[in-house]
Amino acid sequence: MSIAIGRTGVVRLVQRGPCTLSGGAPRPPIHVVAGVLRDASGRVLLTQRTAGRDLAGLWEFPGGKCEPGEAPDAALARELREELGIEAKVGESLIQVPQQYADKRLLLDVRWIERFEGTPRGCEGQALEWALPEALARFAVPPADRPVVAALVEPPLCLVTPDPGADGTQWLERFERAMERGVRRVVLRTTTPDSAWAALATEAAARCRAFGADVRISGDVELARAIGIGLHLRAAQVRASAQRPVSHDVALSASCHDADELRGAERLGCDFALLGSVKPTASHPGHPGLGWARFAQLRETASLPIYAIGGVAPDDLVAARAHGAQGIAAIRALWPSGSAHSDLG
Ligand SMILES: Nc1nc2c([nH]c(=O)n2[C@@H]2O[C@H](COP(=O)(O)OP(=O)(O)OP(=O)(O)O)[C@@H](O)[C@H]2O)c(=O)[nH]1
Ligand SMILES: [Mg+2]
Repeated sequence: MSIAIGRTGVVRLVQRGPCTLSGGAPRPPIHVVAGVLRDASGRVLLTQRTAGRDLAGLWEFPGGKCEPGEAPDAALARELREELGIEAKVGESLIQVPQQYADKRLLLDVRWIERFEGTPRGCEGQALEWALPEALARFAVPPADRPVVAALVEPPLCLVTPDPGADGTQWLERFERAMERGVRRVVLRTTTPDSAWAALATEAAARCRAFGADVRISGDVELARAIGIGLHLRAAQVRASAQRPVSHDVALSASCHDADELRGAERLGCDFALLGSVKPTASHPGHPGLGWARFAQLRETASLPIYAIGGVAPDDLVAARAHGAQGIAAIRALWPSGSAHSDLG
C-alpha cells in the first residue's frame, strides 16, 4: 500500500495487500490520541506535520501516541502540553478511526477538548491554523483524518427511503416529518422505479433543498441528472463501474458489503459509503450481520466516511463512532411511523 495525494487534497491509500506480519497475523494497532480544540468563534485547530516525519506537510489534529501503560486522556493532555504548550481538559470521544497505512495500523482516537489554559503555539516548530469546520475540507490531511473531518461537519444520520407503495402523499408526509426530526442526508430508493416514483423523488428532493439536506437517488443516473441531485450507487454498480458515472461536480456515494466494494467506491471518488448489514435484519433472514468488529476491520482498509447500515438505529450512534463509522444509515429506524407523536428514537 502507498499513499497518494488526490485532487481534493485528501491523501488516499493505494492498497496493495493486507498489512500483516510475515506470519500473516495483523499487526496490533498503534493507539494515537488527538484532540479537537475550538476557539470562541467555533474554529478548529489543525497543525502541520513537520519535515522529516511520516506524512510531512499534511495537516492533522494535535496529539500523538499513547506510551505503554498510559491512559488515553493522560496521553493526550501530555501531547498537547509538549506540542502546543497548553493545559487541556480532555472531553468525550468524537470518533475512533481504525486505519491501515503502508507500514502500520493505527487507531486514531479523537477526543473533544472541553477547555484549555494558555495560547496554543507550535512548540516543535509546526505551523498552526484555526479553521471553521466547513473550511476543513480544503486542508490536505492523512487518510485517517478524512473520517474525522466528516464526523465534524457531515450528518450522523442517513435515511434510506422505504418503497412508497400505493399512497405517495402519505409517503411524502412521512418524508417531510423525518426532515423535521433532524434527518439531513437522504438516499432516495425504491424497488419499483416508475414515473410515479420519478415525480415523488422530485418532490422529495425539493423538500430536502428546503431543509438544507443532502440528497442522492439510488441506482438511476438518468433520474439523478433529470432532478439535478447526487447519485448513490448500488453495490453491483460499484463493481461494474470502470470509471465515475457522473462528473465530479455531481455528488456520488455507494452501498458496499466488503473491502473490494469499499475500494471500488473510493476509486470512483465517492464521498461516503454505506456498509452492512451490520446486524441481522428482517429483510435478510439467515444473514448474521457483519458485527461491529468486522465493520471496524473493513473500515481500516478505506479512508472515506462510512455509515453503518442494517438493523441499526440512532441508539447505535455511540457504538458506530467507536468503530470508525460516520454514523448510521437506516430505512425503518429513521422513517416516522403513522403516529405524528412517535419519535425517531
Ligand atoms: N497526532 C496525530 N497523528 C495522526 C493524525 N492522523 C494520522 O494519521 N496520524 C498518525 O499517527 C501517528 C502518530 O502521531 P505522532 O507522530 O503525532 O506521534 P507523536 O506525537 O507521539 O510523535 P513522535 O512519534 O514523532 O514522537 C503518525 O504516524 C501520524 O501520521 C492526527 O490527526 N493527529
Ligand atoms: Mg504528535
